[in-house]
Amino acid sequence: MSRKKPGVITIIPNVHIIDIAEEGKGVGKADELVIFVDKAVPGDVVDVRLMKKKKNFAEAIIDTLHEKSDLRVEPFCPHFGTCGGCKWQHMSYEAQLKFKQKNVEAALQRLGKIDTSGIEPILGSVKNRYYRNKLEFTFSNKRWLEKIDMERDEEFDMNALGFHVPLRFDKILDIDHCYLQEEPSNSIRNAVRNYATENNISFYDLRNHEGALRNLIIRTSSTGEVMIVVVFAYPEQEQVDGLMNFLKAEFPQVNALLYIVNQKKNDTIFDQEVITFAGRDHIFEEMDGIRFKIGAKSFYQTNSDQAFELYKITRDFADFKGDELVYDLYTGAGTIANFIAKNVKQVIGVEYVPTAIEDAKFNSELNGISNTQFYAGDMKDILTSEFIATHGKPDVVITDPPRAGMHADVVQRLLEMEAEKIVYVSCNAATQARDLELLKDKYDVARIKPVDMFPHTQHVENVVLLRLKG
Ligand SMILES: C[S@@+](CC[C@H](N)C(=O)[O-])C[C@H]1O[C@@H](n2cnc3c(N)ncnc32)[C@H](O)[C@@H]1O
Repeated sequence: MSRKKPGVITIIPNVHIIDIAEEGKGVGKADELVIFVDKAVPGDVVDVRLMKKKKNFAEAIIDTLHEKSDLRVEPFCPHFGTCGGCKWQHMSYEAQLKFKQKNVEAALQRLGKIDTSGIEPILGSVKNRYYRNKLEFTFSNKRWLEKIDMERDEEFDMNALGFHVPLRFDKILDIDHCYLQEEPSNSIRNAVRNYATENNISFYDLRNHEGALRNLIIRTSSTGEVMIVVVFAYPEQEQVDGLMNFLKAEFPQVNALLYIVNQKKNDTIFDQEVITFAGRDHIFEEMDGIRFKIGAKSFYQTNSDQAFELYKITRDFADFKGDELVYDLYTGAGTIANFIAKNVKQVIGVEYVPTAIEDAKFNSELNGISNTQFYAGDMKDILTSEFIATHGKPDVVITDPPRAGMHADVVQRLLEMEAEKIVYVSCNAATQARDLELLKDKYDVARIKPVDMFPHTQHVENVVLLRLKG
């Protein structure tokens, strides 16, 4: 079946791609071997080059594309194939939505033994380009060279400001135009790169931890506000002031011009001081007439328009009457809690990150919302029987955990609490299915609706309504 090219390469010819896996790769078969093929689309017929082979499955890349699937479209971004983002842009958006829905159904059926016959159609994203409100770019003095760079007969700059190349922590793909965030995002990034190059400010070396410029974070809000955060590796004040003054003059519309000096080896800014160079230390988002303060470290759903749709579905699934006590678990900056506050008697939000809880409280105050309470801590430690005795048994629980899903103790507490309804919002249908299976003794799945927050990626959000059995 396979022919081995001298030395190293194993090619399997004429593989028919029949499906797409949850991780986003095309799926084909050669005899009993299941092959996950990068960038292959159902309907393609390909020769594949094996990259890794286990007993029952293999991972491969396309060697030759013989027949193109009808679902293929021309990728719109020149960085497609190298950049780690937007990996599905070679498939029509309709096809992406179809496979996302199918993957949700497959996970719920396989891992949760859930009847998905009543699943509601996936909601596509309002925007499928320029839909993100936040991007983080990395500086590097080790630019990843694309084929086009190598073919150019000229010297090129090895500095890059862009995104990590998949599986390469030290190599950065220089980005000229990113289709994920609206202007002035591209203009700011390119202006920062040019200024730094012209003024000899060094780009970070991710291996040796040397160089001045580490990261650039740009936030844009639905209200038109803009935040720039430049992360430096050491406080060379003349360079810092030079770049920040340049940005202030070049982009006078920026509402929050901030910087951080991060001298640690790791990139996280959560333990670092944020310095306001000009303007405010935050911008505002707005949803359904509610304003949210967004600081440099705040969590906010990255697709603002689609977050609004997701929250409306959550509210619709809960079908509030007005007198409910609601627990909003994994509340982040209290966005869902504040969003639904006017529809219920009281909301209690619980979240791990203390600064997010501060934001949640601030946002309630900012909007004159007085029926919310927020608590910071690990869900499994906070959600105790004493907590429930103190705050009351909820009528509705909204839970929106991270990709890992809920801790088994939290699921157990939900079973003990016996809220009439649980609305489970998830960004990982596999862990959601696992949790739903654990809740099965007491809860029926009443509604299921996937929502696409991240076009051109394999990621998908899924909302499930559970009802307490009668
Ligand atoms: C998917 S986000 C949901 C955010 C929020 N519901 C929203 O829509 O903006 C998951 C949240 O769970 C929090 N989290 C993760 N592990 C946690 C834990 N063990 N206990 C409490 N919160 C946790 C994260 O900090 C994050 O804010």
